[in-house]
Formats: sequence, C-alpha cells, structure tokens
Amino acid sequence: MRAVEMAAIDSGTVTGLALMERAGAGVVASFHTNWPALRSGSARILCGPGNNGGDGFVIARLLHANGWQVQVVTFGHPDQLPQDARHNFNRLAMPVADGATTPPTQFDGDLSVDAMFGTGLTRPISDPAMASWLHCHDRFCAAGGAAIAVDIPSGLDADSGRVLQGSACARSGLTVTFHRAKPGHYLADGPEFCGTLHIVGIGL
Ligand SMILES: NC(=O)C1=CN([C@@H]2O[C@H](COP(=O)(O)OP(=O)(O)OC[C@H]3O[C@@H](n4cnc5c(N)ncnc54)[C@H](OP(=O)(O)O)[C@@H]3O)[C@@H](O)[C@H]2O)[C@H](O)CC1
Ligand SMILES: [K+]
Repeated sequence: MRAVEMAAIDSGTVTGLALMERAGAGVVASFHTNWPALRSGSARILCGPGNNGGDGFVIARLLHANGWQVQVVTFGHPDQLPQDARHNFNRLAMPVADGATTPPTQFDGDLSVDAMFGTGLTRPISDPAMASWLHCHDRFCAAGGAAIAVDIPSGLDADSGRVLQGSACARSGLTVTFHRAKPGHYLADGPEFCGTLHIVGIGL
C-alpha cells in the first residue's frame, strides 16, 4: 500500500495532499453512512505524529466546517509532522490539546476518531499518554459510541492483524481504509478491533 501510494505520487498523477484530503473526506462520508442519525454533535479526534494523524486533521476541519464541536488531541510535536500532515495541522482553525500533557478524560460526546497510527506503526505503542487516550476511545466504543479507526486500529499490525506484543490498542465500531483492505483487517485480532470495514477509493 505504501509502495502504491508513493508510486502514484512519484508519477505525478496525484499529490500526497490530495490523497490525504480524499482519505479524510472518505472517513467523514463513511461515518455518515454508518451513523446517519448523527448529523451534528461533538467529536474527539486523536491525531498521531504521522500522516494517519494528518488524515485526522482533515477530518477535524471538515466536521468543524459542518458545525461539529471538535476536540483535536495531538501526539508528537507539530514541527515533527511530515509535510502533508503539517499542512493540514496549519489549516486547523481551532485550538488543539497536547495529548502528552493533557490528562485524558472519559469521552461523553458523539464521535471518537482514532487517527493515531496507520501503516507506519513500527513498534508497540508503549507511551503511557497514548495508551491512556486510546483506552478512552476503546471504552467509548465498548459503551456503544460511534468510534472510528482511520485506516487501521492503532496498535494493530496491518500485515498480520495481531496486536503488536505489549502494545496499547483500541477497538472501533467502524474502520475506514483506503484503496484496498490490508490483510490485518481480516486476520487474527483484526475483525474484533476493526468492527465494520469500509474501503474507500482515493483515486489510486
Ligand atoms: N494509503 C494511502 O493511500 C494513504 C494513506 N494515508 C495515511 O497515511 C498513513 C501512513 O502515514 P505514515 O506517516 O507513514 O505512518 P503513521 O501515520 O502510521 O505514523 C508514522 C509515525 O509514527 C511513529 N511511530 C510508529 N510507531 C510508533 C510507536 N509505537 N510509538 C510512537 N511513535 C510511533 C513513526 O516514527 P518512527 O520513529 O517509527 O519513524 C512515525 O513518525 C496511512 O495509514 C493513512 O492513514 C495518507 O494520508 C492518505 C493516503
Ligand atoms: K488509526
């Protein structure tokens, strides 16, 4: 998937920014398809240090433009974000909470989005703050809340479908992935952590 994405960008047929915008818009569209009654409300979006977090910034901007109250929780310093994610961070017209220094609270809103890690997860999630915020997402999902994972539930290996050894990981009721499903969506722990799987095209 990463190779497909890079090949498309390198060929000049599409930019990473366009892919990110389509990915974020695809998640919002899938959300409305899966929870049609939730037309507006309050959303919490957990945004990690890479382009998965970048998708989260796009989702935050689109929901906010549609009248949602949005709480963006960031992990990692904005200056360290990859270019496309940084661009979408800068487009946010709302305050963000630093997940490393803001104590997580039980979420009582309408929509929780896990945009912490996607296909770039390289090791178990061991950071205590990240684990605590993911736990809130997982508890919200378990309580029947609208919980969405962007591309892959954070902590789940996209190839094997296993939770990385010792990693924090959160369940979602809906996982929205891009272009093609990954083996991890169907294998091992995948189905339990992904919930319903939507595959959205982003023009690859
Ligand atoms: N597939 C597509 O067409 C599109 C995918 N998009 C989205 O992009 C992500 C992949 O983005 P990428 O930046 O490659 O990866 P992540 O966002 O998952 O995160 C990578 C960063 O996270 C750090 N990292 C990795 N594991 C950990 C950990 N356990 N704890 C802390 N930090 C971690 C990693 O750091 P390294 O030191 O490992 O380099 C990176 O900083 C994809 O999933 C989609 O959501 C495009 O936006 C749209 C098209
Ligand atoms: K994710």
